[in-house]
Amino acid sequence: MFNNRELISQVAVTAAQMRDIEARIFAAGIPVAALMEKVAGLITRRVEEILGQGDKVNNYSSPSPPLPLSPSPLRIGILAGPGHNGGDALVVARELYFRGYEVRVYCPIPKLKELTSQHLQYVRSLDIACYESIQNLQDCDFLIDGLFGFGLERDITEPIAGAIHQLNQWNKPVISIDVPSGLHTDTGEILGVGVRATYTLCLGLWKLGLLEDQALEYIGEAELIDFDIQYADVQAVLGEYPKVKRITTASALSTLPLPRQQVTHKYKEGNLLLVCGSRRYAGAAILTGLAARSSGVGLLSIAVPQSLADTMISHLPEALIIRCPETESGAISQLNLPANTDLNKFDAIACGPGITLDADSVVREILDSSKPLLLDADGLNVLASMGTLPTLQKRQALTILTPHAGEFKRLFPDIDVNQNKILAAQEAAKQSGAVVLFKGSKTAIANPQGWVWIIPQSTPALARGGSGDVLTGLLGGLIAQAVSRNLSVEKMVATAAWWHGRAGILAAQERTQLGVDALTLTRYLMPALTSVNR
Ligand SMILES: NC(=O)C1=CN([C@@H]2O[C@H](COP(=O)(O)OP(=O)(O)OC[C@H]3O[C@@H](n4cnc5c(N)ncnc54)[C@H](O)[C@@H]3O)[C@@H](O)[C@H]2O)[C@@H](O)CC1
Ligand SMILES: [K+]
Repeated sequence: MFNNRELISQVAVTAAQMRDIEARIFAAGIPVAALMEKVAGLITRRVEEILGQGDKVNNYSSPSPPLPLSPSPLRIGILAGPGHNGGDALVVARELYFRGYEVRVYCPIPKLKELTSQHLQYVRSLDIACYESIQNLQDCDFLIDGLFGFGLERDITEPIAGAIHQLNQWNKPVISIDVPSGLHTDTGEILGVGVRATYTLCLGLWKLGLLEDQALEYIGEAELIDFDIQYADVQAVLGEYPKVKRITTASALSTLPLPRQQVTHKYKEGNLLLVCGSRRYAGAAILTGLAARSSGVGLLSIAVPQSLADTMISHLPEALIIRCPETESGAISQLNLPANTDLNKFDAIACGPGITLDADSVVREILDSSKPLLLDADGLNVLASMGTLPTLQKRQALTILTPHAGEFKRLFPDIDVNQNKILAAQEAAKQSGAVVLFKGSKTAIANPQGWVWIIPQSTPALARGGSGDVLTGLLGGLIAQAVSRNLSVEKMVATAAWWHGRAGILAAQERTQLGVDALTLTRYLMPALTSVNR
């Protein structure tokens, strides 16, 4: 269904996997030096494009330092380390020099790999200035970081650590080759100190560390430089179906919008029960309902405390609003399903936004159902108080959990969430048998079989009250449709998370990051799909 280049952009690898893939390519016959020339040529081309768009970059809304608008030739500082990341950087130095830029090289380590050493020798022969002190690059307009790539093995020490500190303080635009130097390729952890890049040009295949939240403040704008690795080589190392996948626009749009048969009826298009809201959090129920509506679900029932029912009808006239008895605090005290309806009539249930902890008896009742169940917010907190693992072990049907970091810690106190989010989500899914959507800047979705989907793009605009309610409604609606059509639920969870993120990005582009309140977000769900280039 996807072409090879698209498949390449969907995978993410560790340093060891990248090494194994490269080893296959080299063993097949391409000389190491030839590949370095090719890769560095592609980097040079992209660097020139970036340098040429100073105005555009200066208008970019990220906190990255602006590109200088000084008259050409720009003065470019190249940081070259001892390995092939340094080799790439030195080839780029040479090419930029030939294109008329003023180039200076910082090469602090005397012992270089053979190929890197040869490139340094040639760069020196061209009279390009090479220095052992980073200070000599201070008045450069732009810096290219080729100190370390996926070969970084241990903490960076002096004198390079001090040089990176200096570089970060200059607050100049920096392009990192492959990964920002100092960033652990697999985990995104910083080994001692890390270059804070404006751009990261990741080479060949996405590295897992770039997809971790903790890497975000170092990588700037990250993009893939595709140098034609063959997908068969990736499969030879990662397996036929790689376990960690990035959700790209193409992969999301292969599912969305869900196609409908010409001859169908509402019962075939997903039957969702939402359980949400309380007198204190009426808005959560409205937002969840509006987002579920946007999913295109065939039938939508929403159980709310009776005092909210009329408000809900005014916002969602098409939904069946179920008036439930409520506690003194205004939480749902028990489900009051219509006659002839029980929980097992629904394709999926989504429960949690705004219910408060006082609705715990309802959460317990829903957990007993034999239908796919999504829990969010206080639904998760009730589950945590019951004991996540023993409670979920009793469920026959699929459970989907959508915690943020705080909820995750309560649900899975034995799993360390601070280091590696992808592994944490994988472990939580394995232990609990649930699909776990771990929210964050880079949301990760894991299933119990060890598959992980990562949403690579997001926006801080979504860090706002109510945005999680929107996700729950959208997810609930899509899961109900996936169940009614026998589609993969976990893939649909990942697709929903991509859709939610895309709506946030589009809304932020049109309204700034401050303009993405949760109600606005629900209104961008449809445009998020119709605006993408197919
Ligand atoms: N071989 C090729 O032609 C290709 C190479 N590529 C580049 O090669 C890079 C990987 O090259 P390498 O395997 O040489 O690794 P690196 O260039 O990342 O660095 C490894 C070198 O740094 C040293 N080192 C590791 N940690 C250190 C520390 N904390 N302090 C001081 N020295 C340290 C190692 O002993 C080794 O000499 C990629 O990131 C990429 O930039 C890619 O462009 C793909 C093609
Ligand atoms: K680098």
